[in-house]
Amino acid sequence: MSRATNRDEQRAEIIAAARSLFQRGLTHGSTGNLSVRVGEHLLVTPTGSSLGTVEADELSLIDAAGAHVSGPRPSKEAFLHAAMLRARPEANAVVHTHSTYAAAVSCLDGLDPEDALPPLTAYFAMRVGRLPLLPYFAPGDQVLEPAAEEAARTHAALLLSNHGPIVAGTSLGAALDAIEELEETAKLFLLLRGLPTRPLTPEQVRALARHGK
Ligand SMILES: O=C(CO)COP(=O)(O)O
Ligand SMILES: [Zn+2]
Repeated sequence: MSRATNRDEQRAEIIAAARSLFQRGLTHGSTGNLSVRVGEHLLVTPTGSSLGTVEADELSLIDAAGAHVSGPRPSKEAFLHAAMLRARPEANAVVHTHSTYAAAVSCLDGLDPEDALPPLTAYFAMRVGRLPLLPYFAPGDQVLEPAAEEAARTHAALLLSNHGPIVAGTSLGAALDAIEELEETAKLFLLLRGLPTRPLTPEQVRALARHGK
């Protein structure tokens, strides 16, 4: 497959994912951003765009360090996408949303910064795993870069305080799957607040990993 065709397909894949997230209310307004690895570069949604209307020829190209290469000005979170992909060589895509329930959890006081959500269900343990909470910085503040890169070495999903989740996956489909699981688990967590709850035990979580789930 020629490089041009490949990039066309990846552009189409980003737009399909963007529409899917927007149409289902998983991100709103001009929030959220997506990226896919293309060789040494990343295709990323442009800053200020709505995932409901951004078009394939409006995507930006950045390098592995997060520097703008071509196209419109990239997402202000492009540096986070680049940091996650540097930290996770097996990953090929990153998704960031302001999905309501995950954003709500990111505003709670007293969360465990090493694990913001308990493993309530097997699918959360399988698709997301441990979820570190990163400290609050204004959107686009690159001060977050070293902490994000460090946390991403051992975690595919991060929760940005008072903001929302960012998730890397081996494919865009896998990253979407994981961020949707994260959102649903955040919803369960809030539904269950104040009720006696029994998350999976560490042994149950280990057994899922042992069976490659
Ligand atoms: O989610 C966002 C900021 O955190 C949206 O920013 P961009 O429009 O620059 O992608
Ligand atoms: Zn954001």
